[in-house]
Amino acid sequence: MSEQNGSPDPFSDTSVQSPAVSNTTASSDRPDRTVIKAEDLNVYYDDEQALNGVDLEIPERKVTAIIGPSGCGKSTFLRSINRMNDLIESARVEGELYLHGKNVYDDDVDPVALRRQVGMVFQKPNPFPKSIYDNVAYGLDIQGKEGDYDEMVETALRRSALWEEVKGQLDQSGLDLSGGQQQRLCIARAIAVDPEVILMDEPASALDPVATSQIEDLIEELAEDYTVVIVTHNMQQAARISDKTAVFLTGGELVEFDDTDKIFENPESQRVEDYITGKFG
Ligand SMILES: Nc1ncnc2c1ncn2[C@@H]1O[C@H](COP(=O)(O)OP(=O)(O)OP(=O)(O)O)[C@@H](O)[C@H]1O
Repeated sequence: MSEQNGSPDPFSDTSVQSPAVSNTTASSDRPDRTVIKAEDLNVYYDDEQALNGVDLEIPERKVTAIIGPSGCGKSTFLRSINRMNDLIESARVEGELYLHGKNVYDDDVDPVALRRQVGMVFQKPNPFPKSIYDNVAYGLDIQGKEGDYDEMVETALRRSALWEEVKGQLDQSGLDLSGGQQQRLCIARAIAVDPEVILMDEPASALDPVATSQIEDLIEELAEDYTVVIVTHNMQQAARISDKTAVFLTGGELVEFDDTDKIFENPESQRVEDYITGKFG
């Protein structure tokens, strides 16, 4: 892992454009400004290599989809961003993963603080066995956040498109909600602590088509305020909701990264075309 002290800001190159746009600009119209940058990122589980020399720049306040066949390292990459791989004993990370030019693997980075800035939503909705209100307020409490909790809880539930459905039952258990509502509650919990990036690992794969469609609409809305990185097995979903798509293939290699339309309509790589058109994977 390289020392960042004294080295040039890796985001100061001319490809990074000014963020001087309003918050209400549609995510697809906004110029790219890099938030996350992986440089020669390698991840191993004991001797097995799960990511192989990944270089990738993820733009601010857009939806970036990570697609590829099973076992190609999608989840491993996602977990590298907020150091969830630290929790896996056999995992070892080499290379750099920058968040706003700061290597998150530097010794002075607190992984708990990092995970507040980079929240995560998992495949299976996992609300706490607490009330709807407490599920959202929990993170605020842990952080010792001051202010009007009722207002902050309402804001998070509104932003996760759940408020209208639950406003009369905030003291009921989060576990009594439907699967899709539980997932939106988990999204509300993640955004309550005001993250900058939201990582989503197949957030709709356990949901029915109606709940999936609601989550997809929500993800597109979230990109107005947050940088969203989503792992999905569902290529149609990636095509529908993402601005950028990264295609990982077997061996943990990032084969192509580009605008989603380009990846799905005219990819550079034959291997990506074969994958997209269902020839393998
Ligand atoms: N906790 C772990 N311990 C050991 N090996 C792991 C662990 N997690 C993942 N791996 C291995 O690393 C490789 C990449 O796994 P990863 O889960 O990142 O892939 P993926 O593309 O997300 O797969 P899927 O689409 O099936 O979820 C696989 O070979 C997997 O077996």
